[in-house]
Amino acid sequence: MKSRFITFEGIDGAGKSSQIAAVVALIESRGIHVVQTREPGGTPLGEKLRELLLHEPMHLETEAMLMFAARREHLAALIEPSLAAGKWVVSDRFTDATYAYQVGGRGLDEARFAALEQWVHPHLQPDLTLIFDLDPAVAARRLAGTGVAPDRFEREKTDFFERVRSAYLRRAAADPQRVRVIDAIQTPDEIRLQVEAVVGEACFR
Ligand SMILES: Nc1ncnc2c1ncn2[C@@H]1O[C@H](COP(=O)(O)OP(=O)(O)O)[C@@H](O)[C@H]1O
Ligand SMILES: Cc1cn([C@H]2C[C@H](O)[C@@H](COP(=O)(O)OP(=O)(O)O)O2)c(=O)[nH]c1=O
Repeated sequence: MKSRFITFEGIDGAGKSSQIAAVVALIESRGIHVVQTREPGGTPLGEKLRELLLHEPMHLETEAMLMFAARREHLAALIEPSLAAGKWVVSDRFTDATYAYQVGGRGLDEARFAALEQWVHPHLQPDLTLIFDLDPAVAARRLAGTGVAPDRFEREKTDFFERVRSAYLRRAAADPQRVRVIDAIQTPDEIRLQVEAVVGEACFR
């Protein structure tokens, strides 16, 4: 079976991390080798960049370029070799997050990102992207309930996450074949069923 690249997206607190393990288990139950990873991060250098991106104050364009720098390393060191070896790759975030957060949330110029995307991964797009869609007020309540100190992104206000959410929904509308929207207001079990149905239909049909 052809290797697949599956990405999970959504505003902070939408519940995607909680569902990734279930998808990895579903794929592995078919005897397929899965590499689970995340952005920013996924490599030793990428994890160092993640630490800076989540906690260090910086210019918004520095943030944007570090996201792509971490992604370049991630592609070269992990994503591309894994796919070439026939493994499936499941990533917690990829380039849709940059369009949602840096373009939608931060308001940077989209045209610049098309150029960076073309530079960093001209021939690769995820086969399937699941966007966890949730009202930012609900997501904020979920995050507050974790008791974990918020990072640079999680400290943003509701209107920032409204813009991120809208940008994600525009990505889904522009490419409905690749990008599927998961209604993340439901219970974890209901969401898992939705996610498994989408992955099953897109990847195992
Ligand atoms: N469907 C859900 N309903 C209620 N709470 C949820 C749901 N999914 C996740 N949570 C909780 O919300 C918090 C954020 O979930 P998480 O999966 O870490 O979100 P994300 O990775 O999208 O930021 C966690 O405390 C998690 O237990
Ligand atoms: C990949 C990526 C992430 N981000 C942000 C979104 C998240 O707030 C943060 C880290 O994502 P995430 O791994 O979802 O954090 P957590 O596990 O704590 O929920 O990085 C961007 O702004 N642009 C990007 O291109």
